[in-house]
Amino acid sequence: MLTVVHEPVVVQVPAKVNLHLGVGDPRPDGYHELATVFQALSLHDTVSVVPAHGLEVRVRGEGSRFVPTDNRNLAWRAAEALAAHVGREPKARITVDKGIPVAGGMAGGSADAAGTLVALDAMWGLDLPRDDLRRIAAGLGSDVPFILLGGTALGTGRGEDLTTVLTRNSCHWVLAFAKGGLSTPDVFAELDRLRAKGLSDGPGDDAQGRRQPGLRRLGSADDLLQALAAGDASRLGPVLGNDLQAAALSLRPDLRRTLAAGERAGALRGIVSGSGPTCAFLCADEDAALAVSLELAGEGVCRTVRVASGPVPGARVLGDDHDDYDDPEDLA
Ligand SMILES: C[C@@](CO)(OP(=O)(O)O)[C@H](O)COP(=O)(O)OP(=O)(O)OC[C@H]1O[C@@H](n2ccc(N)nc2=O)[C@H](O)[C@@H]1O
Ligand SMILES: Nc1ncnc2c1ncn2[C@@H]1O[C@H](COP(=O)(O)OP(=O)(O)O)[C@@H](O)[C@H]1O
Repeated sequence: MLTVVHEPVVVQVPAKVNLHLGVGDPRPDGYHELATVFQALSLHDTVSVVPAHGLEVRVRGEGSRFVPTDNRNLAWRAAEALAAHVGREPKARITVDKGIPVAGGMAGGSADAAGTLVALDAMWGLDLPRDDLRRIAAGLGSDVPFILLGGTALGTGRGEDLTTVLTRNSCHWVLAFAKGGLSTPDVFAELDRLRAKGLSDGPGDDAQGRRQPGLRRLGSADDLLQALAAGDASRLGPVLGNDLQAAALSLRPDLRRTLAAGERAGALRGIVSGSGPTCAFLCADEDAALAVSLELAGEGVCRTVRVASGPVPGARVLGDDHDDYDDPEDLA
């Protein structure tokens, strides 16, 4: 009997951090209008696909025990959405190797969805226009289109309408992974709750009733865009901003200690990444990032510390493996 060995198509997908995350009021559809500047970072998941008789998802690595492997997994949903788009059965074995923290505000699930779209597009020989992939991506989650695109981009709508932003020089980051995660809908709901208490333009109370600053809404991203164009990290630090940070800190007050420790260790600025609880620290250069990471790791204020830089490309096939195997009739 002939045994066909299939080389996997392997796609590398980046995490993201929001350099600016302005959150508007909730819309009738439950989403919030955003004005955000995403940056793709050199912290990756990889998504590998091979043909199979049905659909199967395996997850390994960072936080994998918290990730479902059934139709709740965004990679699974991406496979079904792509297959439906082209009118075929979603038959593939998808293996996700996680480096991006789960429920960490770094778009790990979105990365796996974007990676699956690119991997299956290659494996099934579809060669779909990028615009088709982008529309399918937007149906899977607000962050998925950005992970396809990568680089640095301004996102509006619920984050899916993207314009590439020109940047000079790399940004050097230290990432502090937290114990546990935060649910994105819970963080948006907490922001609505804090704002509904009439505290939208001044100091507010956190979940325990303690006074806290930071509910003032972010202004435009113009200063940030100028600092990115100038490529000057010291100008960038002061203009980083995240409207969700007050809500994340309200749900996880312990993150204040993490943010303070990173800045004490020499970071130009620490912010909560997206909906958190990962904290991202902008550093002056690669050496500074290494020094901050070593000091932060010794402070006991987070689970794990990583160094990363950005911007990096979006989801992309590694090598030319997808050209190496036949589309097997026996699995059609
Ligand atoms: C907050 C951000 C910032 O980039 O990412 P994370 O930090 O969680 O990774 C994103 O807006 C998250 O994007 P994503 O994780 O794709 O969220 P989705 O699946 O589209 O939505 C999950 C839920 O988040 C809330 N949501 C999301 C996006 C948005 N613009 N408004 C919202 O209110 C809604 O409650 C929605 O039901
Ligand atoms: N492939 C996946 N990787 C991680 N989480 C996933 C995945 N698919 C579904 N999820 C679910 O999505 C939730 C949010 O995960 P993630 O995308 O990592 O976080 P965030 O939205 O904070 O960036 C997780 O708690 C998990 O249950």
